[in-house]
Amino acid sequence: MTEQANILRIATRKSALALWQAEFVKAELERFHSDLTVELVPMSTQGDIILDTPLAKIGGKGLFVKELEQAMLDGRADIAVHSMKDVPVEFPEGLELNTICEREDPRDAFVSNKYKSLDELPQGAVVGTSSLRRQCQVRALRPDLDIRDLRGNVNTRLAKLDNGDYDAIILAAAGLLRLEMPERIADFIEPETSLPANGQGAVGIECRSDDERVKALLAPLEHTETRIRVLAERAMNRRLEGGCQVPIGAYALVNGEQVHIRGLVGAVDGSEILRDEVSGSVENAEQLGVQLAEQLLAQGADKILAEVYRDA
Ligand SMILES: NCc1[nH]cc(CCC(=O)O)c1CC(=O)O
Repeated sequence: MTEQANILRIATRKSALALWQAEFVKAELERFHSDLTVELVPMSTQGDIILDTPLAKIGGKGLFVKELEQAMLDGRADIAVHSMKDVPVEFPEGLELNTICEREDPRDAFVSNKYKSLDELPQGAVVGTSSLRRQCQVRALRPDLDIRDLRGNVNTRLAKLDNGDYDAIILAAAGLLRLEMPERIADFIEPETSLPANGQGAVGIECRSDDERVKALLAPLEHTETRIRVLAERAMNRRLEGGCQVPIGAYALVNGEQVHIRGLVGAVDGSEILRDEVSGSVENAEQLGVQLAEQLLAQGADKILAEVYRDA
């Protein structure tokens, strides 16, 4: 074997969470393949650079992944490690989503220095979130709250909370758990209250479609149950033609040979929320996701989403 064959390069964003996830994949790869050297190639993406505009207004899918994908296509890197939540449903020619690793806690987290839960917040309290999905669900539950946009990586968002700009913020629990800040989580928000985004809490690995060497190296990192859940959730999103910045929630659970998927599409102001669910065999996980999307469309999801895109 040549020396080069034993090196694998990971393209990654530079945020603390992205670097944690890349380091995690590096450690896993080196654990399974003792003769392999894994190197990180950190880079900035458009999503990291444009920080002053609400994500929903920048538009364009894959804001956080394009630069990483170009690096793989150019051969500057072999794989990219993503939060599945941020990965667009389609892939560029020559690249594929190869591996889905075991899921961390998929729930949203309530974070506050003053209050213990959403229920405890006083009337008019200021709540920060950048996600339309969280916004619409929190608004539906607590129309009295003052919900404001919150951008930046996990540490930036926490700094804005500590600075007193917000009474509480909502983040993915997975990010706080990975960055070893469990004490920051005042309350886990159950999926009944805030249905998570498709893929939330799962890490995915993208590589070149024709790279058999890399695919063989990645094989032991695959987690079958997480794959079934995340593919079902993504299939629902794909059928709704929703990117990651839409008021759509999708959450699947596997129980033995059965998969159960819950879906939600909401108006940003929380005035209308459509919910539905489907169950069936894990073998049909993706078709079930599509079926769930069609049930939501039949309820009028297309009209709600058309309004979201018009206002963005
Ligand atoms: N949209 C940014 C993003 N992408 C993934 C996570 C958290 C970790 C995960 O879902 O795997 C976050 C932060 C957040 O939503 O609070």
